[in-house]
Amino acid sequence: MAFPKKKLQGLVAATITPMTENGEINFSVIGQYVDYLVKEQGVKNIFVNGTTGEGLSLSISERRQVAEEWVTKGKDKLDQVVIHVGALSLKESQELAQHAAEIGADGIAVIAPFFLKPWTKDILINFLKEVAAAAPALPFYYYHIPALTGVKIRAEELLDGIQDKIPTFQGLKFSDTDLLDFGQCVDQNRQQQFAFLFGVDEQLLSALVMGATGAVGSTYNYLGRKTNQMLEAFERKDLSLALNYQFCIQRFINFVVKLGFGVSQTKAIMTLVSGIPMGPPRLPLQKASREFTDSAEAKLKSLDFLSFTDLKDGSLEASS
Ligand SMILES: CC(=O)N[C@H](C=O)[C@@H](O)[C@H](O)[C@H](O)CO
Ligand SMILES: CC(=O)C(=O)O
Repeated sequence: MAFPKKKLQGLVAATITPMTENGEINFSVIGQYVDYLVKEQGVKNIFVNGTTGEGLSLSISERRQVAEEWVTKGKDKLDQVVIHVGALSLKESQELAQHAAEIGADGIAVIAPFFLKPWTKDILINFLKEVAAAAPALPFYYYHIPALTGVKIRAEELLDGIQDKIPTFQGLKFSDTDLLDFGQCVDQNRQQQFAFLFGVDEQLLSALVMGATGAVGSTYNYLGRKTNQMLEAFERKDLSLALNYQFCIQRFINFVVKLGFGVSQTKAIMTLVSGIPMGPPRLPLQKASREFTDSAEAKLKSLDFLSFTDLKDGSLEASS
């Protein structure tokens, strides 16, 4: 199927859903958040209501409102707004898909249903197909995140012949560390114009080598500029500089992973770096501790991630 839209590429920030201290969605900062991503991070694509956005912890009505607010505030500023519409209920997923089309989103993404699970590739395809059909004019992306869904059907198998079943299929968001599976997705679909979006930020460079055409992730909210520098170095075939950037990003992610890193901590870091209040997460998540935020801040400072000036090669080598 031919779409008027150009292919989704480059960095895509998985948006946080800002909340007030009372746990309500704080719509009032979304306009500011869009400007921050574009101007301070050089990130012009977003992925809304996914893992980072606590999409599965929001009500259907909240998901609709959040999607609408991002599309409205992103108009003429963002390149593409992809809405995650996955849900356990096929009906809800279809409702969200149709809504995404109505509000003018640029694409929809769906995870595998993760309570009553599809056990075979064909069953999963049938589920995805029913959702995609509710938005027949929107590019469709499969969001592969086996560690969270528990659905371990390999992406490479899923992609085999997928466009025959789902004509709007346009790409894959691959949030797993299995680079054999990812590489084979790329290798076996070379003749297609699919977007191969990698979702493990600390390993993006390896995925670029395997043919990733872009990346969706939580850290692009605040490390977008650094990661863009890595992408540029990779484009110029300056692999050693690209690796310096990746290692620098890894030093930060490795540090926070050891402290315990997830959506709550992403909210705290983004608040710190952007100055925009992201608020606490919603239960079952717990707010990041003060100790976490203080340690993360010290690490960001030591890596020079809190200023927007470029790291000199020397300081890249020196920081640890
Ligand atoms: C599980 C999860 O949230 N993965 C995110 C996107 O898929 C990533 O952006 C990670 O947050 C990031 O790679 C840090 O581990
Ligand atoms: C990281 C990502 O893609 C998500 O939050 O869904």
